Amino acid sequence: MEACFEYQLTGLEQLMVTVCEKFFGFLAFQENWQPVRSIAKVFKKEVMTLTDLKEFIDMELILVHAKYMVLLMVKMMLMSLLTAFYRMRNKAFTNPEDTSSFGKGEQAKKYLRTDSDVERVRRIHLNDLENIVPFAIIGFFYCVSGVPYSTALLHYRLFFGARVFHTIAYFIPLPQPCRGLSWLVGYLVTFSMAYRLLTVSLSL
Ligand SMILES: N[C@@H](CCC(=O)N[C@@H](CS)C(=O)NCC(=O)O)C(=O)O
Repeated sequence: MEACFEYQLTGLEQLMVTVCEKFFGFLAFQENWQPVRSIAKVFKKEVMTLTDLKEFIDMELILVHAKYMVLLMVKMMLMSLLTAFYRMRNKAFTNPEDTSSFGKGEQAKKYLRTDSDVERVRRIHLNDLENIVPFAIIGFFYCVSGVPYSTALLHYRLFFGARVFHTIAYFIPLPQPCRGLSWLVGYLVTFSMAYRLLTVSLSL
């Protein structure tokens, strides 16, 4: 007997699908909204329909963006683990309750201190937050802005490489300007996407 597989959506996925359908459906009929007017211009149409919008949006590119975003988010989350590791290894804590297992009173107080390894990893984490979050948000709008697949892929790959290199350069640490340059590459990639969105896609 031939097996028949049917993909079963979880409740959360179903909710997301419904929200997306409602959202894009909503956008499709807001023909006065500037981004939809811009997309309509590309299609040389007066009014955008939901079908037009689906044609315009490259689903494969959304998945590519999701892949790089998830990889970078996981990389960023690993910084928390690394911070915890260095806190335990170097016995450097910021909250009194964290030191209670090392003794009481004055004995525990000496573990309430800053440590250079912990601080370095915390700075990497903070720098990730400053750069990866804007990339994730701007990158999403970029991939649904009708940009060519290869151009978007180049942006995502460059940003990913730059951020991984930034972490390595900061962690080891490599001599400057290694870290500075890798940060600049990532920053320029996000800026390039923002620039296109503001000037070409949204016609601001
Ligand atoms: N918040 C950053 C803004 C500028 C930036 O991100 N610079 C890069 C290249 S020098 C960097 O790695 N900064 C070190 C850091 O954020 O800890 C800073 O304070 O330095």
